[in-house]
Amino acid sequence: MTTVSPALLCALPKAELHIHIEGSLEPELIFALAQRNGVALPYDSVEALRAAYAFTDLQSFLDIYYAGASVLLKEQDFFDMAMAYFERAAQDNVVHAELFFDPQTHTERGVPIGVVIEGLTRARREAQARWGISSALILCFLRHLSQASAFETLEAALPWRDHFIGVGLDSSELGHPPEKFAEVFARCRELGLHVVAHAGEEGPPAYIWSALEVLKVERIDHGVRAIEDAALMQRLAAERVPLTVCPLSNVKLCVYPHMSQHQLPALLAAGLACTINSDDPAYFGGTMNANWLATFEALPQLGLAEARKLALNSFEASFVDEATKAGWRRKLEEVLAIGVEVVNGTKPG
Ligand SMILES: Nc1ncnc2[nH]cnc12
Ligand SMILES: [Zn+2]
Repeated sequence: MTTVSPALLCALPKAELHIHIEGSLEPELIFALAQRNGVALPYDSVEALRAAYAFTDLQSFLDIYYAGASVLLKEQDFFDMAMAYFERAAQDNVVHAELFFDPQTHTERGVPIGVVIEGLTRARREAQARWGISSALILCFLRHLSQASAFETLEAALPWRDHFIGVGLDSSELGHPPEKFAEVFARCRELGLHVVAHAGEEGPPAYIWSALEVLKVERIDHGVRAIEDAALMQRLAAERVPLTVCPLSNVKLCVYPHMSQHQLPALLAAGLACTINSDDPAYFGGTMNANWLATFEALPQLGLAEARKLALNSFEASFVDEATKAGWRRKLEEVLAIGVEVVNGTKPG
């Protein structure tokens, strides 16, 4: 049992830095969009689709994730998908979200990249106006495709350069090490884009090293296999390289057999700047707060100090200005102060 009240965990302001927007597509919305767009699905009901969400590894998930994304065709589809995400994120007290999107998943099906970016951008603006949630886009290259395809995607996206703040690297990790994308990441850095990459989810610590040294990433997405390499742990801690950890994802994709075996407490104790994120919430059993609750529930080593640290790390690791971060920190301390008084019985709940 967690020592921190679930209500307090849910109330904490937090930033979400690892969410694939295509992974927020709930089965109900997949079916609604399939019908709206006349797309045939290989499942005859929402229940049948949900029943297929029994993954054995990353690839078994990706096959279904790309099938789900095939219903996205129009600007309105991307808008609707992102609005559904933002509404749930706002309920979870996410104050800021940096969204990954996978243009190649859509351009390969003939959807123009502008349709993708403009739908997501309209949703970002509407979410800011409606729920006060700030956000940014990070364009991800699919690592199972070639570096030439990544370059083409970058070129195609450049007319919308001011709509995204950075690039990332996702999809099938094993056999596709970061160094495969050395030149395109160098070009992105020259363009002033932030750079992040998935590494050490299924792949070995060597992939985290090359993400740092070859791609020169500012954050590592997942990174949990760093625990296997003491020198790497020291480097990540000394440089405060953030890890965007996704606990429910790691359990669903069998990186850990059970949440109680998750290495987040050890990573935090070693001084790594870990954050909690949902990855693909529609597929892995929940949004930000579901991740926070499941993690604290299964890992009694995590208490109030770690909750505060995880929220602070999410602010520190985000790509926003210092004044905005300071505002979020003040808000966090206010919520913590009220929450602790409620738990101690000095304030009515
Ligand atoms: N967890 C994950 N790892 C790699 N690529 C992804 N694309 C969507 N989710 C992903
Ligand atoms: Zn991911």
